[in-house]
Amino acid sequence: MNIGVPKEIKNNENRVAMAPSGVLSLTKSGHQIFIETNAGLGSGFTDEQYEDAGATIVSSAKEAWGQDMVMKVKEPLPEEYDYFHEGQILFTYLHLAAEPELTKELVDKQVTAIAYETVQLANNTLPLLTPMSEVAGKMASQIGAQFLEKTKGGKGILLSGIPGVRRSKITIIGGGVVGTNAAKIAVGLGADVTLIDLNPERLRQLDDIFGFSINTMMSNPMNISVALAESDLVIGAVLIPGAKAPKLVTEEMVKNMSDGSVIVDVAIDQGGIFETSDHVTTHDNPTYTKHGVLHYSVANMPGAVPRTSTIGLTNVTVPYALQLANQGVVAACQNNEPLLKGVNTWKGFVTHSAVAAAHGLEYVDPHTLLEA
Ligand SMILES: NC(=O)C1=CN([C@@H]2O[C@H](COP(=O)(O)OP(=O)(O)OC[C@H]3O[C@@H](n4cnc5c(N)ncnc54)[C@H](O)[C@@H]3O)[C@@H](O)[C@H]2O)C=CC1
Ligand SMILES: CC(=O)C(=O)O
Repeated sequence: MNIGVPKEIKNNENRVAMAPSGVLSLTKSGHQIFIETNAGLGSGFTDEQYEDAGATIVSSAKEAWGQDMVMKVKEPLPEEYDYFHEGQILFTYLHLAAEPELTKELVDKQVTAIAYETVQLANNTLPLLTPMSEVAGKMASQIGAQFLEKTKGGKGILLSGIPGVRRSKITIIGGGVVGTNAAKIAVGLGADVTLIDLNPERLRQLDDIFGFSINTMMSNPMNISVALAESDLVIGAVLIPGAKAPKLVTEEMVKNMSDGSVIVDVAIDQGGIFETSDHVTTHDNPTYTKHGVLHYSVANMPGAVPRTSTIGLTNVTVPYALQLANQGVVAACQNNEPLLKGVNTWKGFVTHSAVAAAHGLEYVDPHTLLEA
């Protein structure tokens, strides 16, 4: 199969869909990889390194997009929609529940769009989201610490406190991959950490992992409200796979936080969990203030640490890319139910139930299309 890798064009998105190690794995299996020139530079990979691994360097995005399968990192932006065509396989993060126009384009142009973030194993974990959630979770606490500094607009406090001065309070809503990794860094930085989740079993696991170094709380409006009123930093880390994020934090709760507190809404890629995180921000201009509280809502946080992130992403996506390239999309999905769960649009239909529900569109079970 011919596979194209365009250069990412989102603000400060320095990742690329594939490190040279991934190119080598695919070319060794007989596939041809077309990398847009300089696509890897932001992650520290040169065109020469890709050529050494067997790739062909192409000079335009159009050539990279013109292949049987296109692998990317972020969802296509409107200036890329013209490259879509019937039967094209697009394998990337899509977050379609928060992207009505992109969903419509993919359906209308009959693209087979496979979203990394909804490939789901039988134990409900999301293997192609996990490494980027590990990165974003770890970054969330670092970023929170940074924006709590006075010169960055925060209230001017140190997460760990000092002898005689209290530690900062951090509340993390959602105790999955992002939440756990945010907690690891927050605990390491000496903060007083509370993790909130809806799943009692997950709260037990978190208690086993962290012992007495964190507090755990059941997710409900009362607990969230109480925890937020006392928090210096709140991290949004909830996910219902494929669906728009639930708005668990009301505007009133944010108003009750003290001035100079910080919100990092990692779940913004699925629409965000704060009523006040009503728009996505960029690495160039990452925060805005509402009710005296700094909001950070960058939807491509791992783009700031592209070397780590590109290698982490390649590690998990390439085995699936190999299956798609070796077997074709139908056989690969027949043989791999987790991959089928990643198929969000196919043959002009929305094939993920949560995406269809988010936009009020008809849902077609992808199993029925496998037979057709
Ligand atoms: N902004 C960015 O750059 C990035 C954003 N993300 C996003 O971060 C979000 C979280 O991802 P993961 O941690 O990997 O998901 P995950 O599936 O590992 O964890 C989600 C957690 O939310 C919990 N949850 C569900 N409903 C809840 C509720 N009502 N109250 C409290 N907890 C609830 C679940 O029990 C689960 O523990 C996703 O939207 C993901 O796409 C991930 C990486 C980068
Ligand atoms: C998960 C995601 O959207 C990202 O890594 O940018």
